[in-house]
Amino acid sequence: MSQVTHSPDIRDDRLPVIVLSGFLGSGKTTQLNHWLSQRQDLAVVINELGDIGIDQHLTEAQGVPVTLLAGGCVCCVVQGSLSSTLRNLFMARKNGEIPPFNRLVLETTGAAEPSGVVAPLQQDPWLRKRFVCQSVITLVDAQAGVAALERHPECLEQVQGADQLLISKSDLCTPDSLAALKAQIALLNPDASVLLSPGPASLLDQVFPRRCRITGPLTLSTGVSLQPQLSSVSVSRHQLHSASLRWEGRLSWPHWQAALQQLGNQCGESLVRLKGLLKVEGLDGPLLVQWTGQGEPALSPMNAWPDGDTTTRLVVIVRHDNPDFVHEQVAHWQALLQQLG
Ligand SMILES: Nc1nc2c(ncn2[C@@H]2O[C@H](COP(=O)(O)OP(=O)(O)OP(=O)(O)O)[C@@H](O)[C@H]2O)c(=O)[nH]1
Repeated sequence: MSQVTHSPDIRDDRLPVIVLSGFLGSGKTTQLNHWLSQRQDLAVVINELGDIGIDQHLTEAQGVPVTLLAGGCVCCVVQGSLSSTLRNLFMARKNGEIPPFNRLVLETTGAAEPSGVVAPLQQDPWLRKRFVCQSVITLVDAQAGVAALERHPECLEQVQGADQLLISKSDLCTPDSLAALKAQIALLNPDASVLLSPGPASLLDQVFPRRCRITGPLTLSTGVSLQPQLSSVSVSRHQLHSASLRWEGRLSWPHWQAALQQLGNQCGESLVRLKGLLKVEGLDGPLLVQWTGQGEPALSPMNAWPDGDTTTRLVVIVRHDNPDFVHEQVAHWQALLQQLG
């Protein structure tokens, strides 16, 4: 168990930042919504890998400021944008333009390396005086299980970089595979405590001691050898690629199902995440599609288009050594949609 102290021990008036980490589709937005249903004192910054933001429409924030940072990871590509976003939020709060939040939750992309997210808070002198990273809370997908730790170096970085681990989707796995996952993450990060998601809102108040975390070579208990963390960072930066699609047409629900199946077949094993809002014949609102590369895509109708924009939009993320692969697949797929529509 980690040593835990509570917020009264903070001896300064800096705004605490809670970094909400976890691989693509691991349940970060689901966890965030759980907190938002109980807490009004938050501001939320959502970072998305794709250049079309979907998560801000799925965030059930009422009266809570939500800022989207799309188009890349705050741990590398849009690090500068995080700094300016935090400055803007700080000034808007100070000037009374937004509610006086006293916690900021930063939902990272599923590819982000936690220490790369925390770095700007520590390195930028202006931010360092006003914000402090209070905790890194990482979701671990039990359905994806130990296999995801073997396949995605980002998962390892996120587990290692956590103060608190939350296991999601335990309802979708067997007791044995849950036990194997718990044993594995305990080896990877023995200091972090582990809970099942949704984690309680009291986690937002917990302060964890800053620890120096391992960066050396790792071996999973399954026998799979892993590269040192720095190598895995560079691998991850070059092998997860996203492509976005906007499309004005409308299809029937069965046509969408067939089209999504086709996209899944095209991307094959490389598909890691797909999410979007689809325009469907006979529906007033969009059809929300969520796919984490396992099982069938989850389709759920929404009552209304969240922002009045009724264009179909979709983000596809793959792991592939060819950065053009995902763009080629999405372009090919868009041509198919034109034929169907
Ligand atoms: N059965 C089950 N489904 C879950 C659970 N947590 C999340 N999901 C589903 O998993 C899918 C992805 O969840 P999100 O909360 O969007 O995951 P995310 O980490 O925010 O996804 P990205 O932002 O794309 O990385 C959605 O369809 C959720 O409904 C869980 O504990 N159990």
